[in-house]
Amino acid sequence: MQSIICSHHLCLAPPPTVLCNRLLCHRVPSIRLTNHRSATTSLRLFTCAAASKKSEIMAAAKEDGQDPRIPKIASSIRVIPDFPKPGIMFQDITTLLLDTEAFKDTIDIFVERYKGKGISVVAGVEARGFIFGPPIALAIGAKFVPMRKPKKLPGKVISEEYSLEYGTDKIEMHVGAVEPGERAIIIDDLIATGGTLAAAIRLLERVGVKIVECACVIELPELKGREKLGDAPLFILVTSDAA
Ligand SMILES: O=P(O)(O)OC[C@H]1O[C@H](OP(=O)(O)OP(=O)(O)O)[C@H](O)[C@@H]1O
Ligand SMILES: Nc1ncnc2[nH]cnc12
Repeated sequence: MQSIICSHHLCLAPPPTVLCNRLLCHRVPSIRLTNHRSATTSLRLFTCAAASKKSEIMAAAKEDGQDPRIPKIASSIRVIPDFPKPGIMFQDITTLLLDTEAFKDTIDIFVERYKGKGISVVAGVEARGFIFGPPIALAIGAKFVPMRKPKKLPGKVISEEYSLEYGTDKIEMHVGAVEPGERAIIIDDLIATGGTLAAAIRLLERVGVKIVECACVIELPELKGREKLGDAPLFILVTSDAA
């Protein structure tokens, strides 16, 4: 097991095969309000082993022109091999949530990006989009619209099916939650195959909502999920090669 640099992690009782996430941290590109997919930003390799103290992480990030908050966010995400089934390297954001600074920085980066951009809808995908979406919605003055797993919403719904890295599923949204012409961002913790975000895009576009951007904390680029998003831009904080 590699050493885990974030002191908050010391409170955890990690399983024997917890890995330190090896992440490619993105520079934060400026928001594009046009309906074009954003190009992949330049990447910088950040290894947990190389930065044993927070000050070193910040210094390395500044030198490279990267948002200095991102390496800390990256290192707060735990990778669990073979969960929920063999072969899946599970990106566990619960350790990010335990790290108050990393969690706040994550929300702040999204808020800085979307505040004042005329966004009235933050759509969050169940379940982990429900963690990151609401604080962003409150901070930018938008409503939060939950996109739920089937048979959870009590009112009339519209639904979209999609396939996952490990299985198939469906998401639903209440009819009347959004109005045609509204401008939305879609928030989730992670994009893998892109099936979930693509279904969320289809749901919102069916009712005439403009997708300004999809935003995730983590991308698994090997799974090429962003190719499923059509013209909707994708903004991510960290890229993991542990797909
Ligand atoms: O890009 P994709 O291949 O569609 O995968 C990404 C989705 O998978 C995970 O959720 P999951 O479906 O496991 O549901 P959960 O959050 O309820 O555990 C993750 O939180 C994303 O929503
Ligand atoms: N590797 C992964 N880690 C966490 N959530 C996921 N959803 C789909 N693939 C995932």
